[in-house]
Amino acid sequence: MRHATNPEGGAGVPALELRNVVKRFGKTEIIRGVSLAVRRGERVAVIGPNGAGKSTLFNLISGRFPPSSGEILLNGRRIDGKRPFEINRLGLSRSFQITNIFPKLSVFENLRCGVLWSLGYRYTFLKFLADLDDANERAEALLDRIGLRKKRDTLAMNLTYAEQRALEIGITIAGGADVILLDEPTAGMSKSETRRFIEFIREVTEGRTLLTVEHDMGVVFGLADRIAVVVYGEVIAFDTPEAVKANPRVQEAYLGSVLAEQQAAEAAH
Ligand SMILES: Nc1ncnc2c1ncn2[C@@H]1O[C@H](COP(=O)(O)OP(=O)(O)OP(=O)(O)O)[C@@H](O)[C@H]1O
Repeated sequence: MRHATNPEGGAGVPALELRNVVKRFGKTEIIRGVSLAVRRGERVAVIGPNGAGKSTLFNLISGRFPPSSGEILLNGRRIDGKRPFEINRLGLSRSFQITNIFPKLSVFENLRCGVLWSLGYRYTFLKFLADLDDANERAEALLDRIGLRKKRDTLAMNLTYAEQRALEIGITIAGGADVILLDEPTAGMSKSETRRFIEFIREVTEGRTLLTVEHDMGVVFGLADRIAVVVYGEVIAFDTPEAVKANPRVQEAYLGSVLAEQQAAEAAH
């Protein structure tokens, strides 16, 4: 694995840790003291009502915004205040960080761009040549991993929607990051596509730490080892799916109404 983990970061060190993180926009406190420790190899879904601060939390972790206060650690190493590409090279990759897909490049070329970008390719011709073999090899291996071998030379714009989402995840994992952030990975998919895609995500992120922001409760309960419930800028629960479902505070603040809505929608079909 390319990404060096902190030499101090032993087995017990969380893959990702937030310590009393606060984010203010102007005078408004949007994230209000979030502490969270995600274990290595764990799959965590972040859920909560609209406007609760889930995307902001992802933006803080991936370095898009610095926190107003508090600390964020990746494998025991401080990353708050670092820039997105630096955090990426320390081993954290976010699904849309590489502006998704290049529509006019083939699947293979998209993957190769993801690899080269993660290698820290700096547009020097000699470095490019030296890296190219390695990048080609890794992009080839990714084609199999994401199930798009047969679409190797297809332009990304000609893929189905689900295939494009798979490619996006391929690009996200291209650099071998061990912590992966996915923002609503199944958004826009049908129920059966979603079910298949959950399996796909499980497979391609095997052995890595995964954080997703998710609205679809089917995805949440099918994928997550633990669920973090964000309400009004605070994590009000962080526990197993069963415990979160049974938590009266979560029921009251969020889940009760969401599950009722989903049941009503299913009954209407
Ligand atoms: N750059 C910004 N400047 C000012 N306010 C912001 C900024 N980004 C987010 N906010 C505010 O922070 C709050 C939380 O937004 P955020 O997008 O993080 O919520 P969310 O939980 O991801 O919501 P959704 O589920 O609707 O995507 C909202 O009130 C939003 O208007």
